[in-house]
Amino acid sequence: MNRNLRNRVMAGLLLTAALLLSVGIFVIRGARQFVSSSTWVEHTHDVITALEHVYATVKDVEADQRGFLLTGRVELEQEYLANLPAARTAAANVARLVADNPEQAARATQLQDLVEKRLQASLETYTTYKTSGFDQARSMVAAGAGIDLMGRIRELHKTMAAQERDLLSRRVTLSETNARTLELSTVAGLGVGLILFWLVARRLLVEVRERRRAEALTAGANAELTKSVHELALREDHTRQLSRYAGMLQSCRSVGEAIDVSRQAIDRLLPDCGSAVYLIRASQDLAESIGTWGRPAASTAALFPPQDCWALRRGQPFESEDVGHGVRCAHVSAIDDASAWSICIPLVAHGEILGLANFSCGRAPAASQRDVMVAAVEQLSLALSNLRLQDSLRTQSIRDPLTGLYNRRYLEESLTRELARCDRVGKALSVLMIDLDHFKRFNDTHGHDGGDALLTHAGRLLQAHCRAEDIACRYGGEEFTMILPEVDAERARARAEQIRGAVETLDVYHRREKLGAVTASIGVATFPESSREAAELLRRADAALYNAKQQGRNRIVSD
Ligand SMILES: Nc1nc2c(ncn2[C@@H]2O[C@H](COP(=O)(O)OP(=O)(O)OP(=O)(O)O)[C@@H](O)[C@H]2O)c(=O)[nH]1
Repeated sequence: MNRNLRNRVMAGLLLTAALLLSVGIFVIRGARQFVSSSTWVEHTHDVITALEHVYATVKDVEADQRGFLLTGRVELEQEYLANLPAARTAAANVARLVADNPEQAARATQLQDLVEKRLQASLETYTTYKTSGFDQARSMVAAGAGIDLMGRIRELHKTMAAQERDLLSRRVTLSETNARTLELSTVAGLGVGLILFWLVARRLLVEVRERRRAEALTAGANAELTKSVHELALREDHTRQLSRYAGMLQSCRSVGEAIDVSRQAIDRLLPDCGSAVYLIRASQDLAESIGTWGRPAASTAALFPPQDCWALRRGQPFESEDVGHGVRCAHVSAIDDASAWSICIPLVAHGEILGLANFSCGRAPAASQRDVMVAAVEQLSLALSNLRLQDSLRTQSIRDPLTGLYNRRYLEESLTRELARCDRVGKALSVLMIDLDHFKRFNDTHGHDGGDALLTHAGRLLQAHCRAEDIACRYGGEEFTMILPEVDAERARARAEQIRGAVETLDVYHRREKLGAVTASIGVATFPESSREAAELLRRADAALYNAKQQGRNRIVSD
């Protein structure tokens, strides 16, 4: 709760408390006033009753006396004598009750006086009756002194009673007014108090609601933050793994190695997805799978024309939200009609599309995982491109560009290696030194290009006559060498004969003009008979070739 609001709530509570306190005090005071006014009303009633009692008692005294005088009954006499002090007491009681009211007090004194006089007059009559008899007593009554006194008592009684009734009326009104005021102020005070309390409570409820909302927002923000931190940690881990992957890829020496490294790295980075990597063949007609791993949620063909893939067609990633029902590449299909997410990402390096990578998962992965896919494919593209470049450079360094055969440097490296291997396994190795006969004439007749065309055809012919383990090389100019591992002298001569015969049948055209008949002379040397040394073996084969030339060409001479 902020400070301002806390102050306002405190002020509201204090005000409510003060108001309720005031209402309480007011109610107590009002109640006291009400009790007081009620007491006064009661008092007035008492006064009126006492006045009535005085008048009634005096009347009783008068009646009893008259009854006694007329009948002489003893019980009336006793009643009369008993009522005399009662009348005095009643008059004294009135005087006591109205002592607080000077006006009425004066009247009460007067009333007491009159009562006393009336009682004295009555007693005189009684005494006369007792001493002088009825007639004397009757004469005294007839004189009218008692009647006169009684009239004055009645008048005074009336005045006092009227005064008391007036007081009673005013006191009742005051009491009612007090009661109403008390009621109204209690209701108003409680009402205002309740309103104030409601306002404060409402403000507090709003504050509690706002606090709860703020807490919920804070909790949400915390959850977001935790998620972000988690994602950040995940991304960091991905970056670290990708960096390690990139480093490993750079050290790969073959596509196979690169695929093995990718299998390990991508399996760890994308444990819930399946992956497949394709390379487009040199002929550009087919994309061929070179590695699959993980747990694919969709199947993808091992071999397919590049146009079957949207990513290859468009040169950018293509995503299929639902392989079973949405738009998808033709080479991707659902497994058992299960829904699956799939993406094809082209392997692009230096502006060239090398192939593609396909990833499939049960459901669309998080953005961070897609980033991993794209980054991994980028690294793999670069690695494959570098390997291809290395391969091309290596090929250039060991191949003769005109004939496509291995060059002399590669020949010398290979011969040494193959000789050692054949020596190890106790096998023979033969070398054929092949030279086209009168090659100069082709150059002279058809130009250097014509000579080149013939060299190219000769190269293809030799390549066609190679087994997997044979190595065909251009030794220099129009001279070729074939290394035949595990081939003895006799079989080498037979192979040489095949080649010589094939050269004879060569039909080479240059600029639509047929080149003349082509023949070749071949010298054969065999390990270990001719030599155990590579250089010596070559020299012996070359010497045999020289002999073949000397003997008339288009023939074979073995060392
Ligand atoms: N077109 C072309 N000619 C080449 C190439 N290298 C060497 N030559 C030529 O090949 C010819 C070799 O001629 P020679 O050594 O006299 O041998 P030849 O004419 O084949 O005669 P013999 O070997 O004795 O049968 C030369 O004229 C070279 O200029 C090449 O790469 N292309």
